[in-house]
Formats: sequence, structure tokens, C-alpha cells
Amino acid sequence: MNSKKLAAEHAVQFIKSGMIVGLGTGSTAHFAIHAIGARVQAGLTIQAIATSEQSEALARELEIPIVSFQEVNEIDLTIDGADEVDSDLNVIKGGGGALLREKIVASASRELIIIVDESKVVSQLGAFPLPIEVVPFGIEMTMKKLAALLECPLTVRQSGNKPFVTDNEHYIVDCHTGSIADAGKLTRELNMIPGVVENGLFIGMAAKVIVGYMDGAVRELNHT
Ligand SMILES: O=C[C@H](O)[C@H](O)[C@H](O)COP(=O)(O)O
Repeated sequence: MNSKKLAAEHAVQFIKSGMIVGLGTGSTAHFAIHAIGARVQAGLTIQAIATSEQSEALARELEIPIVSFQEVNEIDLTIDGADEVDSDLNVIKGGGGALLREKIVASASRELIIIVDESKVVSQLGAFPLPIEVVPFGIEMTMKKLAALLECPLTVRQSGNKPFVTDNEHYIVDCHTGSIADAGKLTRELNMIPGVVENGLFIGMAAKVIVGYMDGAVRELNHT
């Protein structure tokens, strides 16, 4: 079986009736939303908040009840994918450009479960280019400040021959850091730069990471 699907289906078992569930974004979260849809069809009663327009549309198609932030106090459990995960369960997200809504949903959640295939588990974060969501206004200045801080190549993510635009009408700057020594410090420094809306480092947010392997195994990584 597909290792992303294995991790997703394992994670969905943690959902119980009555929960408010955060729905992630990306190809791994896509499997989770399908598995949640199947459980809803089988009688699970939940309400969900999605981290992207794309995931919300899929959830509606699968008849998963969607609620807004006005209707809930907090989210019980969010299940979302990631681009890289380290042994402290720190994560890089945003490869699909959904990092801002994903971080808002994750920070409103009592529990965040990250689902990945084995290729995403790394000893140090940073080989995956760090996505940074920026306001289009003054992006040239914002990028100068990012370049001074990061000292690495930066690219504005493209969609065809135009900049990729997020669900919140921002651009994404991908930062080819190579490796990130102190992710906690970096996330604070990045978010101090005017024009930066959010960055893809999710530090200390995941309660559990579920890894799917090509040989069919599934492993849970928890905090020690
Ligand atoms: O912006 C996208 C998200 O952070 C995704 O969860 C992340 O990029 C992982 O995506 P995938 O499951 O498709 O590898």
C-alpha cells in the first residue's frame, strides 16, 4: 500500500465522535480526508475545519460537515502532512503553499498529528527549502531582509510564469537553507521581519508523527 495512505489511515483512527477536527492539506492529508469521509459515511459524527480551499472542497464533496472558527472554541485534533520531520517532532510545512492556514489551525488545536512517508524523516531540518509566506507589497525589500538573515538562495515560488498566490493572496519565498541549526530561533527571527506573514517551521507543535513505510509498516513517533 502507498506509505502516505498507510500513515493517514492510521492517524484517522484517533478521531472520535463529537470531535472538532482540523483537516490538513497536501497529498498525504488528501488520504486522511478520504479516510475521514469513509468514517463519516459509516456514522462518525464530527465537524471539521480545513486548512485550505482545496481541502475544504474535498471535505464538502465527501459530506464531512464543515464549521467556521466563529462556531468553535478550539479544535480537538488536527491531522496534517509535512515536508520534513526531525527526531524532536519539529517540522517544515508549506510545500503546497498552505502553511499560514495550517499554522493557524494547528495553533488552535489541542493535538496535532503529523502524517508522513518515511522519505520525510530527517536528522536535521533544512534540506527541503523553507517556505516563507510574504505580502506581495514591498516583496523586494522583504527579500533583502530575508537574504541578510538567511544567507542562502531565495526563490519566489512560481505557478506557470506568474508568482504562486496562496489562499490568503500572499506569495511564497522558498529559502534553500541546506540545513537549519536552531529552528526555534530562526522561526522567531523570520516572523519579526515586516512583510513576512508566516514561515513553514512548526516548532514544538506536533504531539505525534505517524510514519508510513514502503514495506507496509507504520510507526508512531512521540515526544520522549
Ligand atoms: O502546504 C502544504 C502542506 O504543508 C503539506 O502538508 C506538505 O507540503 C506535505 O505535502 P504532501 O503530503 O503532499 O507531501
